[in-house]
Amino acid sequence: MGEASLNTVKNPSKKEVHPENYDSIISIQQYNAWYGNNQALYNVNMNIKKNAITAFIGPSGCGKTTLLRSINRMNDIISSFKFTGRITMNDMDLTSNKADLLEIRRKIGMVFQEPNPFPMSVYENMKLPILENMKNIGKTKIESIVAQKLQDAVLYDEVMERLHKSALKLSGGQQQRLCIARALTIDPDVILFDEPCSALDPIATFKIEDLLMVLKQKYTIVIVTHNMEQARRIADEVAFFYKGEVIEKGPSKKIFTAPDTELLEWYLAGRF
Ligand SMILES: Nc1ncnc2c1ncn2[C@@H]1O[C@H](COP(=O)(O)OP(=O)(O)OP(=O)(O)O)[C@@H](O)[C@H]1O
Repeated sequence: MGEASLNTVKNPSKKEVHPENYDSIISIQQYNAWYGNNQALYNVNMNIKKNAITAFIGPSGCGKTTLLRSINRMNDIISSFKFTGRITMNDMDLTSNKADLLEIRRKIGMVFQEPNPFPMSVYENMKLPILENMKNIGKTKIESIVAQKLQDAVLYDEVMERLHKSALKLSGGQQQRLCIARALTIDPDVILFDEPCSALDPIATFKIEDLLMVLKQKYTIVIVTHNMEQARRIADEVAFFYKGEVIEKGPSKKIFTAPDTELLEWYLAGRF
């Protein structure tokens, strides 16, 4: 089905999406977002399950990244951005005017589409956030955290001989795992991933996917992906976005095998 025929669907059979009753860490309530006059999200209600991988899927421009970046208030840097509604993490109101943005970014890490290590050594890349986060920390402790987090990101064995060489000399996949290791140094509760594999080859992609499956035991993971196979492989929960609305959200198996709406069926069939 092409875009033209989709546009003829005036009232897609859309099911109400309500927060589910499970052990959630993040709750999104009646969330709307705008860039200037352009509304990017409409009345989003969703819970994010703790120690699970939640994937945001949907066509380009439907609001996935906007919602992801709303969780850690990254959109605040865009002057035209405004929102209504509420997002909480446990008891912390992430959308409050009084919210401590540094504290939010400490509890909610982020990994971006393009690997973005700092132009310095692997070790310095790791040391910098550790020093920002912990005052008066000694060299031995820093070294032990660096080694531990590089191991957690399944990178240590590959970089232990070149810790003091430029991070920019690593492969794309290694750079992305370094960015993940860097995010782990601050011991976040949640890590947001914005299409983390889109710049990587299949082997590097599989390594990141394997890593995310391990990391979810300790962290909550939210990932934006255009790769349906990736969502199928790793996601526990999937939210399907269309034109700024969350049309369906549920367990991955249900979303991929028994969608409630024609819209999701069409999307999964690659019809738009
Ligand atoms: N910085 C911005 N300034 C103005 N409008 C923006 C900005 N970022 C996003 N938008 C608009 O908000 C809407 C939602 O964009 P968003 O990036 O959240 O969608 P997306 O589903 O993540 O898209 P993609 O899959 O292509 O990354 C789009 O209409 C987009 O043009």
